Amino acid sequence: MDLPIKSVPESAGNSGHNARYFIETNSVSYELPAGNSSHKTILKNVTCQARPGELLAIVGPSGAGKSTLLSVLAGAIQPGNVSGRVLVNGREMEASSFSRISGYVTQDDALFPMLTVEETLAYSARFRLGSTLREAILRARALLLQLGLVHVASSRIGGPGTTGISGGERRRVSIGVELVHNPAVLLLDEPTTGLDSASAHLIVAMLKSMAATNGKTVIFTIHQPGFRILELLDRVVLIADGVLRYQGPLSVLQKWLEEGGHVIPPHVNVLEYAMDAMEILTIETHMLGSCRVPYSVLRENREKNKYYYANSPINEVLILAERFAKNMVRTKQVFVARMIQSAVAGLGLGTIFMNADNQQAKVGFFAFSLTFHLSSAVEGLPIFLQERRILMRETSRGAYRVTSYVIANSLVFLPFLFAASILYATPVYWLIGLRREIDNFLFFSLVIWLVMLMANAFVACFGALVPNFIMGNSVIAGLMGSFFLFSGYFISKQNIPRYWIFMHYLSLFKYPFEAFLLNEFGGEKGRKECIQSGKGGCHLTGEMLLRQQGMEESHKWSNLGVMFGFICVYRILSLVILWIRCLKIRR
Ligand SMILES: Nc1ncnc2c1ncn2[C@@H]1O[C@H](COP(=O)(O)OP(=O)(O)OP(=O)(O)O)[C@@H](O)[C@H]1O
Repeated sequence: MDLPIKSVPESAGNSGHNARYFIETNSVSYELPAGNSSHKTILKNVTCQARPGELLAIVGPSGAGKSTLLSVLAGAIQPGNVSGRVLVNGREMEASSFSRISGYVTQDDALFPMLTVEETLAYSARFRLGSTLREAILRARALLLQLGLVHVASSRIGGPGTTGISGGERRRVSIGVELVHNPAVLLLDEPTTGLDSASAHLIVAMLKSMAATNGKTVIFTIHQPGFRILELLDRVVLIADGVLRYQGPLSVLQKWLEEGGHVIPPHVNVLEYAMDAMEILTIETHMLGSCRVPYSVLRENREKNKYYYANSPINEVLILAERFAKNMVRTKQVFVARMIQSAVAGLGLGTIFMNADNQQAKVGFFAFSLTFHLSSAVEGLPIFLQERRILMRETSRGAYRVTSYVIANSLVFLPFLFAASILYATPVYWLIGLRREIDNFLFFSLVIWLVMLMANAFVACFGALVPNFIMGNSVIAGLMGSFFLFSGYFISKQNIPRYWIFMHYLSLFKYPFEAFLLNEFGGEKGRKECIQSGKGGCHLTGEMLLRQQGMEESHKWSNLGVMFGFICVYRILSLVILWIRCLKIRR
């Protein structure tokens, strides 16, 4: 990643280079979906236009409906509750194809905290442009220059609990991620919020230059622009309480106000004045009829941006796997902590159980071992939720990206959990003195690996389903608890009431537990092993134990088969859930 910055091309995107887009809303109203506690109309008959080559600001007081109007213009709102029309070059907007020629920067930044600024932009380029690593880095470098981010190129993004770049820099990275394919339309929700006036001015000046020099249609929302920002705006859309109050150039607004007898104090800018006086003003909407760009000029650009996939399925999986692995390895709480935990648990449990002369203690060890591994998988939940949030933001191609993600995610966990299982199994197995044969040791390690993968797939599935961490944590903990209860360890299968027996078969605990018992007490030698002895000799042999558990006919490899089946089922379920979530994404 150390290419010379001076070799960067000015622009390397592939979408909408010279394309020009005229976007308009026609009497658009938006009502909150039914069932919402505060059922209300947020936009009321808004008719406005955004034109190519111009910088348009949507302004208005807090809660006026600016972000809602922007998301309507971005095609991000479910059509059910929107009435009126949104047109792109005179045609009804089709959200999925519009997303390919536009970039939409929402208010909250969805970035991986552990990636550097340059990596973030380069991954975005690889996904969107299907470019090689070198091209992607060149594109990232171009954006770093354009966004003034060269000085933080190799800094991590950071986030809650981790240090990183400043808020303004993060906003610029979010803009960069959406600029990577050089979209012809750029929509930004509050790109200057939380920035000092110099940084805010820098961002708006950059947007202005993109509109003016590349003919892009640039629309952004802003609360209270300062004097210097106002000078950069071509037109404003002023809304209050969901109603359009004015649209047009600021010079016209000022003229109207002055002609209406208003005196704007020198320290107050014209927009601030108009916003303050909005309740008492009735400003006629300036409709710009003569300024409309003729559709015939724009039509030629329509066919240019066909639906396409930037990468082949294999490439997409590889890029996602690389990004996921990087993110995970750098998240110390997940990666390093898990490795240390496995090694310490292996050594710790080994030394605790090593002197137990009673074979019964081994059964206790198997049960505890599973409890430990199954319950510790929940540690991965935050990373699944973080991935899901960013994935949903990136996923304009629905099922395609989600499928690649689930495959990539599963692949990354294979070696990671394999290492963790070896770190755990090796010390614990030999310290406790389980069966000395090497194939029994290998089988034990394989069970541990599959237990980790199974628990991981289970958490991935609920990570796709649940709305947030708290809910996820409690659902997973509750289900794991019931899996232990119905495993056959606390209450044998024969004693579980018939109407609860399905839980026994669904228990993630049952199959590895049986596999452990069969590995240790199965076979010729194991069946004769004395597990519990007393005054009258041996009270419990391996064979008796297996019979007690209803396992005389069971085969240890078939238990592994069921565990593999569980892994597949939970992974497929997580895929389906993510697909369904994607259906709700319009752009
Ligand atoms: N999902 C929702 N549930 C309840 N109220 C909502 C929802 N979405 C928007 N609103 C309400 O609609 C109104 C307009 O919201 P919107 O975010 O568009 O305003 P805004 O002008 O962008 O505000 P701000 O400048 O504070 O971000 C607000 O009163 C907001 O509380």
